[in-house]
Amino acid sequence: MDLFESLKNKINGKNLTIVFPEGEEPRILGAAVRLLKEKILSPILIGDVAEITKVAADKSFDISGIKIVDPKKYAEFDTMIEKFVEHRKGKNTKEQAEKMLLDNNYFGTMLVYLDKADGMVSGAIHSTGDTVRPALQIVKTAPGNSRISGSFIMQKGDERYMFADCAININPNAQELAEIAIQTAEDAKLFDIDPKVAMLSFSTKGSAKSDDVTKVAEATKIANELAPDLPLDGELQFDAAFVPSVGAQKAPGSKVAGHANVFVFPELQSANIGYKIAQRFGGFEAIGPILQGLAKPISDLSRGCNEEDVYKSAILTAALAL
Ligand SMILES: CC(C)(COP(=O)(O)OP(=O)(O)OC[C@H]1O[C@@H](n2cnc3c(N)ncnc32)[C@H](O)[C@@H]1OP(=O)(O)O)[C@@H](O)C(=O)NCCC(=O)NCCS
Ligand SMILES: CC(=O)OP(=O)(O)O
Repeated sequence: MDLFESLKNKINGKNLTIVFPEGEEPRILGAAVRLLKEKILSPILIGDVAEITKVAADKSFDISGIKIVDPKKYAEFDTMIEKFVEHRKGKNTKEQAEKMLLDNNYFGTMLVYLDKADGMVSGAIHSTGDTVRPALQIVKTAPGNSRISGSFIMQKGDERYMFADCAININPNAQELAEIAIQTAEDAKLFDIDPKVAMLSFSTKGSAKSDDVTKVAEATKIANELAPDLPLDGELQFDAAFVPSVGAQKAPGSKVAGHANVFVFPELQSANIGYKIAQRFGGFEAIGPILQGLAKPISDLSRGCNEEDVYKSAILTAALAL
């Protein structure tokens, strides 16, 4: 079954709420209208009511039935400030909190933290840093995770893969890279992928020597110790990881080489560039970034997203809330 049909079946009838801090953005509005009309979930739009109404009218969107919350007029704003200051344990003053919570991403994240929404989708007009920083500061990591990372589902026809970390950790060390690999393998299972994890490099099994290669080899060792039953191998070049004949030639005997479906990049530059090349040259649909290791589901978007990407990200985020 199509991944999104299966995710919709999972969330159907659960009346989950997803908050969209970019309520005035047409791609967000269009997706929210569709999600409500198809009775998939209840969207909450954050923004100025008059502005959202105007954008909806311009685009002929029927927004009746969609809840809109304006932080400036939110009846429980003072309580939210108090809870934020208490939760931040001295890291932010009351004055700072008031200013921060007038930012739609902080406000939306607090709604999720306070269980007033099941999840959040943002990032169509905000950078990843501005979208995820509130989540890192407020929602924080789920038990058993020391880092938050960002993966993409890459799919085209019957092909479905995971790429990580394409969004958060700029230059993870070996321990962090091992954790990213294990998080991504766990998420892969949620999206009906039986994970075979390749730890990517420009070297395969010692074919090149450098500190960068050593980091990936060490991460492979750590991940294999942490998750001995997970098929995971490295360091592998992309061709050795993906093409069976090249995998057999460059990494004979590997359980993963030539058959990998979860690709862990050594650092953020190659990961972010790599997913965008697969998306824009390769014609793969890129769904994400999915934030992994967070205590509650909050999803970022690429600013290059379209309405369909927002719609799918919301469904996926709602499914992660279950
Ligand atoms: C994610 C990012 C914005 C965080 O940077 P930052 O805001 O400077 O982070 P800081 O070091 O100031 O930390 C802010 C908070 O987040 C937490 N944090 C930062 N990175 C984290 C991570 N990977 N996992 C968990 N928590 C993290 C810190 O512990 C800190 O919490 P505290 O305020 O309670 O002490 C930064 O790593 C970044 O810019 N990454 C790249 C984003 C990007 O451009 N991606 C490409 C497009 S998708
Ligand atoms: C994930 C990502 O690259 O986001 P953006 O395109 O908004 O920078």
